[in-house]
Parts: sequence; C-alpha cells; structure tokens
Amino acid sequence: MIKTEGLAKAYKDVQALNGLSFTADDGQITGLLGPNGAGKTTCLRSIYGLIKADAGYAEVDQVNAAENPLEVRRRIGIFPDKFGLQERLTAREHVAYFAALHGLQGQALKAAVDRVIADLDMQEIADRRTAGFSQGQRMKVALAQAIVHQPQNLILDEPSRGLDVMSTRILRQLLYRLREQGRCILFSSHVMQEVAALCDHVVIMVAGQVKAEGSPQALCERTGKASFEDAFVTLIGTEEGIML
Ligand SMILES: Nc1ncnc2c1ncn2[C@@H]1O[C@H](COP(=O)(O)OP(=O)(O)OP(=O)(O)O)[C@@H](O)[C@H]1O
Repeated sequence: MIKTEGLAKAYKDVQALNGLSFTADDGQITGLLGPNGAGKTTCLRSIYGLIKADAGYAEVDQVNAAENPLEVRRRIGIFPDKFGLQERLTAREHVAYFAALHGLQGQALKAAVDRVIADLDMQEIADRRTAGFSQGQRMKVALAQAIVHQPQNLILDEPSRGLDVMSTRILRQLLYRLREQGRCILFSSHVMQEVAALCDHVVIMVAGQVKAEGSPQALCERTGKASFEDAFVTLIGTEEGIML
C-alpha cells in the first residue's frame, strides 16, 4: 500500500506538490492522471525517497519514505521509462544483476530469477543476448528487473509512453496478473483512455493537489457523464495537457 499525506514540494518558486493526499491500495491498479507539470513525477520520486518533501509524508506499507528510504525501496519495484539494456548480456543476466542489487545471493538469487522468468513467460528468451530484442521483449526484461525481488508495490511513470500496441498489451496483462496477486500498482499518465481502461482507482492531480478521485465509473456517476473523458472535463474544467 502506498500513501501520501499532505505532501508538499517547491522548486524555487514552482509549487510542484501542494498538500497531496491519496492512497493506492493493495490488489488495485491506481492511476495518477494529470496534465503536464501537475506534479506526478515529483510525487513518485518522493515516494521512492529520491526527493525530500518540504512538508507531509509518503508511506509504503506504512514505512515512511523519507525516514527509511532503503526499506521503502525493498518494498517497491520501479519500472523504468527507458529500457537501457547491455546488448552482450542475456535477459537472465540482466535480471540476476538486479536481484544481486537487492541483496539476493546464491540459491535464493537463482530461485528468484527462475521464478520471474517463469512468471513473465520469458523462458524462450532468457538465455539469449538482448541485442536485437523486440520492444516487447525488452519491456519484459525491464519489468522482470523491477519485480525480481518480489516487491509488494510497483511504480510506473508513464509506462506506455513510446510503447507499441503489442508491448502495451503485454504490459497490461502483466499488470493485471500482479493485481491478482494482491500487489499495489501505481502509475502516472496523462493519457486518459489508458487510465480509464486500466485503473481501478484514479487520482486526478492538478497543480500538485488531488482534484478528484474514485473509480472511473464512480467519477462518471458523480458527474452524470457517460464517458470518462466527459467526466474528466466536467471535474477539471479543461482537458488541456491531457491526451486522449
Ligand atoms: N528539478 C526541478 N527543478 C525545477 N522545477 C522542477 C523540477 N522538477 C519538476 N519541476 C517543476 O515542478 C512541476 C511539476 O513537475 P513534474 O515533473 O512532477 O510534473 P508531471 O506531472 O510529472 O509532468 P509531466 O506530465 O510533464 O511529466 C513542473 O512545473 C516542473 O517544471
């Protein structure tokens, strides 16, 4: 579970987060939706302990992110926005490297790597060098690296940016599977359709604050609109900076 309470962060005179409070529950996919500059990335970085908030706090499984960043990182997997792979290494070697970074060794490391390779149906590509991997295959390696330590929580910053349709579909199926396992998935996006299709809970952020939250359906009902897009425009007053 990921929680922020009154999170505030200013960069000189830009108030990136301005009292942000929301909860992303286990067994749910939660989407942070907001226009460019709403503070989504700043929020995710505060949760991961990369940024120290000026006020408020972020918690992961009730562990304070600022006070105990190492423990928080153990509980989080981060899906990167660029899949920087070493072409000479195999997929398995990439994943094993990340397992080692998380302190796994010997038989425990091997078991963790085998497990994630099986979970993500990567057996056929596991022992191939990653040179020439398709985008979907590269994405699987990145996701395997993110979850090899079996984190309860997964954070993705604009995960489908730059992904082709096939890779996006594979990623969605993987996220559904992680949700079934009861994990907490939090991702940021400014693509409305993606959020409406994927999320159990949507947190709409504007200017570093929560403007509205609920399931896509609940937000439609609250605004009396049939589509999430219309509900969004009613709630926010504009769709500037949001992609369909
Ligand atoms: N390192 C920084 N120095 C100065 N200003 C920053 C810095 N990082 C973010 N900001 C500003 O803080 C605000 C929030 O930025 P942030 O990247 O968190 O928003 P975002 O919702 O992720 O935006 P996008 O959808 O464009 O990625 C913006 O006005 C941004 O310009």
